[in-house]
Amino acid sequence: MSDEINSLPNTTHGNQALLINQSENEATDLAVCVEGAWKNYGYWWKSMTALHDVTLHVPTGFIYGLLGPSGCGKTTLLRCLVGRLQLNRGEVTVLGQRPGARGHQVPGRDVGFMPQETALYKDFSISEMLHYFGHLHNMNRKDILSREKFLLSFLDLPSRTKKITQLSGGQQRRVSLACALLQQPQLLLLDEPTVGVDPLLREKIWSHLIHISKTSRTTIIITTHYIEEARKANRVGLMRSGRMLAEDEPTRLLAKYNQTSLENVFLNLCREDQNRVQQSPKNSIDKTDPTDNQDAPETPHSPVLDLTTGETPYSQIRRKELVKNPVLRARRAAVDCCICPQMHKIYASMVKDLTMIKRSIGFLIFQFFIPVVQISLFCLCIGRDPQHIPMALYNSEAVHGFPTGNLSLHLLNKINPNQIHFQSFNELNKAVDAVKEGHYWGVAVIRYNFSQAIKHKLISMKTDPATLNASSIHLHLDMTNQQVSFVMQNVILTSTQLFLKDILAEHKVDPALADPPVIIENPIYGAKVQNFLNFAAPGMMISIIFFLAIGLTALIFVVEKKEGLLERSWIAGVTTVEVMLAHIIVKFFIQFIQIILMIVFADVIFQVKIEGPVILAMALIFIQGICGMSYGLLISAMCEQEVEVMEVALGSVFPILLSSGVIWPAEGMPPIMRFLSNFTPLTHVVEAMRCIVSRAWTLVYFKVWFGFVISGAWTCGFFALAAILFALRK
Ligand SMILES: Nc1ncnc2c1ncn2[C@@H]1O[C@H](COP(=O)(O)OP(=O)(O)OP(=O)(O)O)[C@@H](O)[C@H]1O
Repeated sequence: MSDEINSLPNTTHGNQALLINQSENEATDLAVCVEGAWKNYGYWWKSMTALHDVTLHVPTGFIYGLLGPSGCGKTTLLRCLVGRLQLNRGEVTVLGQRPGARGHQVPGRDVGFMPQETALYKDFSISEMLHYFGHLHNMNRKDILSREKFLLSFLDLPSRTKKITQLSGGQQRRVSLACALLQQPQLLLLDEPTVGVDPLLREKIWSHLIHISKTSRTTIIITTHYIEEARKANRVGLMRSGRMLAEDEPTRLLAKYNQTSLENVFLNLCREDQNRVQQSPKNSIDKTDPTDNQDAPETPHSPVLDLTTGETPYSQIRRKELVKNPVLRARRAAVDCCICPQMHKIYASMVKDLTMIKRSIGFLIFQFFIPVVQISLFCLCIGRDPQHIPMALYNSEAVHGFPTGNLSLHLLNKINPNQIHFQSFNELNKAVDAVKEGHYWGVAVIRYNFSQAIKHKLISMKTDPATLNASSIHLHLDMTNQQVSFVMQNVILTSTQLFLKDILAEHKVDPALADPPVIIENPIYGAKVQNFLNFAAPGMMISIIFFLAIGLTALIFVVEKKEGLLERSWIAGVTTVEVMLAHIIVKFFIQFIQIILMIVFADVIFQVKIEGPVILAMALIFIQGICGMSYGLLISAMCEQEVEVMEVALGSVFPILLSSGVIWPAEGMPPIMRFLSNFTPLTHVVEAMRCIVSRAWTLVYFKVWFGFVISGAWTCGFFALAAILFALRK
C-alpha cells in the first residue's frame, strides 16, 4: 500500500476505500486513480514535460477511453500505470496499490497490457507466444490451451502454428491483443487495439470488452485515435499536450457542449484550452519543470475539477503532499527490488530462450564454432618460432672453393636450415644490398682466415684482437622485427656453441669449456623449453569466452529492448534478475559445450598442456563467461541500438585485452599501467588461469581463489549497475 497515501489525512484512498459519486449516484470503487501527475522526460535543458498535472479516475468494471492526438501523453500515462515510468510528481494507485509495490500484481498477472508496437517474438508461432505469456502468469497448460482456442476463434486468427512473421500487420496486432487478454486480468490497458482491424472485428472486440467489463468487472483503459468509437466507453478522458481537458461520461459531455459527436466536443475543448494557455501569464507551461515549482499555486486550468459535477473526493487530496520525495522513493524502489526470483517466470523465460535457439539452429552451431576457430587460429598463428628465415651469407673462406680443414663449413652445417635459410653471395656489397632491398633479414659474414683464427684461439689460446675478430661470425641484421632477429641471433649463438664443443673435442680438450658459467636446472614449474603459446593460451581461452558472452548478451537484450519485448515481459511481471537467470541457465549449456570444444582443441590438438585440474580451469572460464554476460547486460542497459552495442563492445575489447596482461606480461608495463591493470575484469582471472594451467595450482593457492572471487565480484558489479541503469532509464 502506498505509504504517502496512507499517511494523508482527510483522504480516503485505496481500492475499496476510495469512492466516487457517479452520475447515477452509485458508490463505485476506483480501480485506477491518478492524482496531480507530472512526468518529465530527459534532464536539465533537454527536459520536456509529457504530463501536466493529470488526474484520472477509473472505477472498477468501467471501460475508460483515453483520447487525444498523437503525442499528447496517452502512452506515457499508461506506462506510469503499469509501473514502467515513475512520476516526477503526483500519485498513482492501481487496484488499490502503487504499481510495482512489493507483492502487487501490477506489473504482473493482474494487468494485461497491449503496447502500441506489436512487441512479439517474430520467429515464434501464435501458440508459442501465448504459451510464453501463459507460463509467465503461472497458468497451467490446460487453461492456456482453452484460452488459446477461444482467443484464436474470437480474434479471427489463423492456425495456432503460424509464425508471427507470416502474419499481416493487423493479424499481429490481434495476436498482441490475445496476449493481453490471455490471463483474464483485472485491469486491461490497451494502446490502440483497433488499429488495422476491420470494422466488423472492431465491433466484436468492443462487444467483448463490454461483456468482460460487465460480467467479470474487468477494468479497461483503451487509447484510440478513432474518437467516435469511444462513445461505447463508460467514461472518457480527453487529453491534449499532456493535459487532461475533460473526464466524464460521453453522453454527459455531448449534452454539456450541446454536440452530436465527441470529435466536436474535443474541438471545443481544444479551443477553450488554447484560449486558456494564451491568456495564461506564464504561457510557457511546456518548458516548466514541475519539480522546480512545487510551491506554485494550482494552475488555473484544472479541467477535471471544472468539468466534472461539483466537488469530488479527490479535490480533498492536498496536492502538495503528493510531491516528489526522493528519499521515500529511493527507499520504496530498494524495497521493491528485493523480490525473490520466481521459478515459473524463470521457466517461462528459459522456454522462450530455448524456442529462440530452436528457431536458429544455424546460429547455434556457429556459436559452437566461433571459440574453436578462434583458439585454433591463435594456436596456429601465434607463439611459434619463425622458421625458414632467409639470410644472406658472405663466406670469404669459400669464395674460391672450400680448402681442406675449412671450419666455416663445419659451423654452417650446425645451423638448422629449417630455422635459417642461407643464400651465399660472392660479394659482400651485393649481400648487404639484398638485405637493404628487404629480401633477407641479415648478412652473416665469415672472414677468409676464420678456420685458422678459430684454431689459434681455441688450441693456442691466442686472444689478440685480430684473432678474436677473424674467429667470429659477423652479423649485419635487419632488426626491425624483434622476434625474427631474436631467433636469428639465438640460433646462430647455440649453433656456434655446439661447433666450438666439436672443435674442442677433436683436439682432446674438454668441450665443457665452451659452456657459459650458467647451469639451468630442472624448472620448478613449466618445461625447460618454453614457448609463448603456453604463456598466452590460458589468457586467450578466458578472453574468447568473455568477449563472446558480452557480444551475444548485449545484442540479444538490446534487440528485445528495442522491439518492446523486454518491456512487455517486465509488465507481465518478470524482473531483470529472472530474465538474467534464465539467460544464464540456457547459456550454461551452450557455454559448457563451447568450453569443452575449446579445451579439447587447445589441449589435445595444439598441445597446450593443462597441468592443473581441468575441471577447475573450466569452472574459471565458465564464471568469466557469466561475467561477460553481465557486462553485456550492462551494455544493453546503456545502449538503444545494435550499432551502439557494437561500438561499446568493440571499444572495450582492445583496452581490456591489452591492459590485462593477456598478450604481454604485466611486468613489461610502466608502473602506473601495471597498477591500473589490476582494475580490469580479466587481469586476475587470467593470472589464476595461468596458475592452474602451468603450475597445477588449485583453490588452496591465493592467486587461484582470488581470480574466482574477482570474477564473481565483477559479475555482481556489472549486474547491479545494469539493474540500476534499467531502472533509471525506464
Ligand atoms: N522516451 C522518451 N523520451 C523523451 N520524450 C518522450 C519519450 N517518450 C515519449 N516522449 C514524448 O512525450 C510526449 C508524449 O508521448 P506519448 O508517447 O505518451 O504520446 P501518445 O499520446 O501516446 O502518442 P501516440 O498516440 O502517437 O502514441 C511526446 O511529445 C513524445 O515525444
